[in-house]
Amino acid sequence: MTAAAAPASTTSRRRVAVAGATGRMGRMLIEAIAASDDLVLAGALDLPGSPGLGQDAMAFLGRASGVAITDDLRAGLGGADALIDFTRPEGTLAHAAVCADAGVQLVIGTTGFSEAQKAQLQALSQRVAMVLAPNMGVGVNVTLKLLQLAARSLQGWDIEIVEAHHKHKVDAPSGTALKMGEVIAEAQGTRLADRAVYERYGHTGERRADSIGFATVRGGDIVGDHTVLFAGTGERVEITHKSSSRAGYAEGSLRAVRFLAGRPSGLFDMFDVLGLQG
Ligand SMILES: NC(=O)C1=CN([C@@H]2O[C@H](COP(=O)(O)OP(=O)(O)OC[C@H]3O[C@@H](n4cnc5c(N)ncnc54)[C@H](OP(=O)(O)O)[C@@H]3O)[C@@H](O)[C@H]2O)C=CC1
Ligand SMILES: O=C(O)C1=N[C@H](C(=O)O)C[C@H](O)C1
Repeated sequence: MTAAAAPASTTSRRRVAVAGATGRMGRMLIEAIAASDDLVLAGALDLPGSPGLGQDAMAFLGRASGVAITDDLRAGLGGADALIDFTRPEGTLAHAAVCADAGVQLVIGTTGFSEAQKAQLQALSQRVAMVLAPNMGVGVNVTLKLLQLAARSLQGWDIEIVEAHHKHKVDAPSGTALKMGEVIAEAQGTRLADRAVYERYGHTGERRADSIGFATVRGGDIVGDHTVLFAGTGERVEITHKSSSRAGYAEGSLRAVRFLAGRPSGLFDMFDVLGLQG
């Protein structure tokens, strides 16, 4: 017989702050923290001018957390152990610099970073531990492993990545689509930068043999669909993942917060968190 695990006492819970607290993901994260036994909301951040400033961060759930949404970064970190950040690249970088000074760990879901911005995060991770992943969902990360296998076995096949998201998404292709391209290129001993084709229009000429093409769809409330097409001669393989809820992104983020406990520094991804490396 197994005994049910007792909920962690309030004092031993990991204290988590959320940036972008009124955003689509910010709210999912706050709801997931509220439902967890081992985490507690310690701070909630949003931009100056956000209509949510000053309100209780759980007001949208009809609950009182005692944590007011603030645009004061240091106050918003509220003695947190970790900050979960799903905002925009420039916001995440500003938050990460303060977190590195304050010793607050980071779970970063933001997408759309430039290579230079990724390098800045890498440098900050020498001072504080962080998980950075364009998709926190378990299913997507298992899909990445399937893509590794397919890419190794289907050398020479034409590869196209198609993604679809809601009309509010501001970056393209999605961070997940780019990660899929990177994983495939690496599995084939190449670099995505040497193979990616992001646009086609007009007289394009024939398809370049080793290219990895990207196509982007935006509309309505699509949460996130990704399909990778491996097109060979006389046959095709399609690997598809579809999200119908943001809850999986939030749950994965909380797993990342737990994974970071006790790690002083370093840059990790969801393969590390989920034990999928190798
Ligand atoms: N890794 C993953 O699993 C996932 C990643 N994402 C990524 O997370 C990010 C956020 O997505 P989503 O929640 O849908 O977006 P939203 O636009 O709904 O929310 C973004 C939040 O961040 C705030 N914000 C915007 N700019 C800044 C800034 N410069 N500094 C600080 N805060 C800022 C917004 O404030 P305001 O509303 O006042 O502008 C808002 O509260 C995107 O990059 C998206 O691609 C999304 C889902 C899953
Ligand atoms: O903006 C979104 O919504 C999403 N963004 C991430 C991405 O760019 O890959 C993850 C997910 O697809 C949802």
